[in-house]
Amino acid sequence: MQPAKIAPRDRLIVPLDLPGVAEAEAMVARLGDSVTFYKIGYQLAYAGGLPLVSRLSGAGKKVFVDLKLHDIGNTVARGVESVAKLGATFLTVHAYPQTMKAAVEGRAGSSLKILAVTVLTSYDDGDLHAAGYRLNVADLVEARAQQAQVLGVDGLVCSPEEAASVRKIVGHQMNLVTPGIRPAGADVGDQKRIMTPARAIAAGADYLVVGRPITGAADPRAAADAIQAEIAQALA
Ligand SMILES: O=c1ccn([C@@H]2O[C@H](COP(=O)(O)O)[C@@H](O)[C@H]2O)c(=O)[nH]1
Repeated sequence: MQPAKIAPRDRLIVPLDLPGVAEAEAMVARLGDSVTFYKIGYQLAYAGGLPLVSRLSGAGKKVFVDLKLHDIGNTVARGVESVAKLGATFLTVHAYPQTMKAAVEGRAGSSLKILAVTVLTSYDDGDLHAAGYRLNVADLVEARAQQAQVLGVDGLVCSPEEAASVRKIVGHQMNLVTPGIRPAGADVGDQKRIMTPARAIAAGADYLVVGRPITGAADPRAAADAIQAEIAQALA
């Protein structure tokens, strides 16, 4: 089954990784109608940013709450129930079976979609081995994608490097959301598994998360517009 078509403009998700609500609101104002989808993660959520979820969704934007939950099942399920009341579109949990099962239970009856984070895009094989894993990145991402699908998770966070192989496993039933996006020549920062926007779309990503190349740019709106144009061209 093919998924509902996503408009090119709605495929860009901009993380509001900023120190406070005032800075986040100023960034949203600067980006204007160029950006329709925002992400709220640790930095803003722990600085009083969660009320922005309902404010942004009330203003017609979509919001991805990137809290990467991981705890005992009951705590995850109850936490997801609370997030579901905020009006977010996506919420992340780590891709551990107990956690994913509990998150799917917690979002029942709501419109919230659960995304399972397979392997962080700042990790390479060496980082996984240092953390005690025997599998390499590609194999762990694939194993977790299969588990997530069986457990009824709505989508996956992976790097664009794995998008094509994950798409083969999960088909078009699950949303593939890819951070680790860098326009040609952009500073890579702490990301290790990266692609350009055009290549990520060609690899099968549904949504691209692009933060610092936009929010750290001298002209964030121009940076977002350039990425939107690259996405649209890759889909044409
Ligand atoms: O594997 C992951 C999961 C989440 N992220 C988040 O995406 C953005 C990326 O920001 P950039 O500035 O474009 O690097 C950030 O909020 C991360 O927390 C990720 O990078 N990788």
